[in-house]
Amino acid sequence: MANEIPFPLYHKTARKNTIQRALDTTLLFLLISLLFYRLLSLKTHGFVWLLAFLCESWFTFFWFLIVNAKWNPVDIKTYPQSLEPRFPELPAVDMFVTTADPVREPPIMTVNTVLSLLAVDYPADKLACYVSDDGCSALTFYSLVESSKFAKLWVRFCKKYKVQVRAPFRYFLEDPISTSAPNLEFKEEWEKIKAEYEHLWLKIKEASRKSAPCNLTHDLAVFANIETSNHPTIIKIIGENCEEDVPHLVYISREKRPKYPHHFKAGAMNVLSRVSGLMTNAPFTLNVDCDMFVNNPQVVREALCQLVGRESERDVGFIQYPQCFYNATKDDPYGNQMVVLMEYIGRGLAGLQGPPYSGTGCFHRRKVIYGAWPGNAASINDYEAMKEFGKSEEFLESATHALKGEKGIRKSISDYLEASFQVAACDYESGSSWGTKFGWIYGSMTEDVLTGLNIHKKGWKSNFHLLDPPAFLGCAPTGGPAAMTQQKRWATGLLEILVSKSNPIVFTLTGNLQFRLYLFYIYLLSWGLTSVPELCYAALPAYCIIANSHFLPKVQDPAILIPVAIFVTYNMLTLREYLKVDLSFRAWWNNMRMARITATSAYLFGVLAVVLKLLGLSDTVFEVTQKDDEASEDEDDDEINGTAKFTFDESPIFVPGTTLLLVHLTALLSLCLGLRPLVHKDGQGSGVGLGEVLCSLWVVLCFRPFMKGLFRRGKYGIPSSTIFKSTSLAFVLVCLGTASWA
Ligand SMILES: O=c1ccn([C@@H]2O[C@H](COP(=O)(O)OP(=O)(O)O[C@H]3O[C@H](CO)[C@@H](O)[C@H](O)[C@H]3O)[C@@H](O)[C@H]2O)c(=O)[nH]1
Ligand SMILES: [Mn+2]
Repeated sequence: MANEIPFPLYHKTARKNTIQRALDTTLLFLLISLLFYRLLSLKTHGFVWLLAFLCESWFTFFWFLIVNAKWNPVDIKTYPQSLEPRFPELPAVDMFVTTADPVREPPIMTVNTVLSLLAVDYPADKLACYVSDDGCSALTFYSLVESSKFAKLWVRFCKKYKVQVRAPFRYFLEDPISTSAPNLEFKEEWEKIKAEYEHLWLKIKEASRKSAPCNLTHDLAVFANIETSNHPTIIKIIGENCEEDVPHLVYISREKRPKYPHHFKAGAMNVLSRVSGLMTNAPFTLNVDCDMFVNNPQVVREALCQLVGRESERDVGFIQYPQCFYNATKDDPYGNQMVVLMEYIGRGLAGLQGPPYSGTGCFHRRKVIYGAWPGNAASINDYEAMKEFGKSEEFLESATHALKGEKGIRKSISDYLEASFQVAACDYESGSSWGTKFGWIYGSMTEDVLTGLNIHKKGWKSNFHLLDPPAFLGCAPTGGPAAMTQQKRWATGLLEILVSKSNPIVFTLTGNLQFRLYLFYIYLLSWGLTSVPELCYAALPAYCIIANSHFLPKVQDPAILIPVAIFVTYNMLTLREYLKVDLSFRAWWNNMRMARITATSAYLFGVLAVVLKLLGLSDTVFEVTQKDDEASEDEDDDEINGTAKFTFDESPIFVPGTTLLLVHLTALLSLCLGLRPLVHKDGQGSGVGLGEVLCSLWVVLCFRPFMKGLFRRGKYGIPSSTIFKSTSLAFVLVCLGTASWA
């Protein structure tokens, strides 16, 4: 009946972006002109010209792909107030949280994420929260048990007073009592809840200080003598929603054995899908990383508006919310807050088939996870081989219900415990299609993008939904090493997809992937590859100075206007994008220079990791990002001033950047000392031009954090071993450069 009501629960409207399109195309036109100019004059110039041409061809191609992604931005408007009138019986939603390491991911963080999910503005009996712990940590389990006691008070309090931020560690940062004059009852309750939370916080803090959170007896006995990478399944129902107004809470630590690859987060997500399929089998799922709490309690209703409703809305497979961060350092010094990326590319993709799946803050249709195709339930009959789902009869039954959109008869969740242990075992997937045809797909460190691509290939759409206030807030890596590790993993994972046996470039053209989204995937998957042209191009000016050559037209050549125009347009255009979303000039600059730094270091190592994997020399590993506990406790003055110092460690990842900088410094120094002929002494074609010198200065400016790092000590300084390696490398490179001159 509900299907017959004509008005939709959400609207997509195109955004006007004439100026942006004009600027974007101007730049594209200029880039192409430069390529033509290079081609026409290739004969009179040597190797340097050719290298510049190759790099610029790649940049032009990339720019075309970016323009394609940004071209059709949309706004999404939802009508959550109409949801209940149309669907008096709201659908159930299963919520997944993954955590993997109690040290890098402090349990108090996971607890806050879980509390925010439990307190979301939605009927509690329709929700269930499943926590996967790949760390198999007694501390995490203990923290969850303790917090489930607090959850009863917390959920009631949030719903009664319509609290916005439902993660207590953020909520209690502000004091509503001193800022406004609320009623007495609120004041009393607020103080009581705050004290309760502080008590919980203390208990967890205390427990994390000890080697074991408390005596490993009773419920904790199973954790005694456990090895993180070799242990049986542990599943505990921490809270069962019976008479309380709190959703179910289930703890899962899947079985791990050294013999069986566990596939990192993708493996964990598949276990979560199966256990929840048995226990509650909600038609929709939400998954977040352990550091990502609900910041907008309406988010479930908001997402459902896009998932239920008219027939035409039913081919939306998942709703992706942007990654926003609560610990965002002012002006984005590590260039990883991705605000502009979300605003322009995210919105643009929502105007196409939809954004990629980015791993957290995403609502899926359960049947999409099970590999269903868009369209009607009819396609279920295509599932001739139900054994693809694995050997559990009970799971098969639940999956059939999910695929057909039926509810089935539900027992109490504890009745499914035994079957849950079966589907969480590490040999369960043997002979099944989990991780290959459906579920979270294995084989990439960015399992999210691979999984999303697999869904898009079937023709499912997705939506990108920017909410105000933001739907979820997570924790962005701070500091050089953590930021680089994350970017390296992304570059690795994306390249792994590019070179995988189902190489999307070849195979997706035949599928149901929209051509323009296909172009976007090519862009995304090649992120790591940009490192090569970026590094070559960044080295060119220094090479030219040292080898007494030039890669840009001379100042007196009118053709110099093309690269100048490119430089000006590109910077204006990107700056405009930042200013338009209320970001500062400084944030723009930080992102520009971090893009250069990341490309020439983290991405380069991503490429290396994939090459080593292809050669069979080493396998790729998911390195979990270090998350800072609470708001960083030891904030130093610099961070408050918004000029956070870049941090370094011994990792080789900092070698290319340091080398590049040293080479440029050497080149510039040799100019100053007059060792190199300055600006075309001979008045002829050869000799260093002004362009090369300015470019070299620009590179040094981009690598200023490294420059400072050369002179600083401790975590703010580049370790002397790195400086030593880089100096040796730079020496060799400079010698090679001078050799070609002599
Ligand atoms: O073996 C593992 C490794 C990781 N995780 C979880 O995966 C999530 C993401 O890990 P994190 O270290 O925070 O990586 P990020 O780079 O911050 O994550 C981004 O990138 C990942 C892909 O590289 C996506 O999976 C994430 O959703 C996305 O937020 C966390 O909840 C982890 O607990 C596991 O459950 N098992
Ligand atoms: Mn993360």
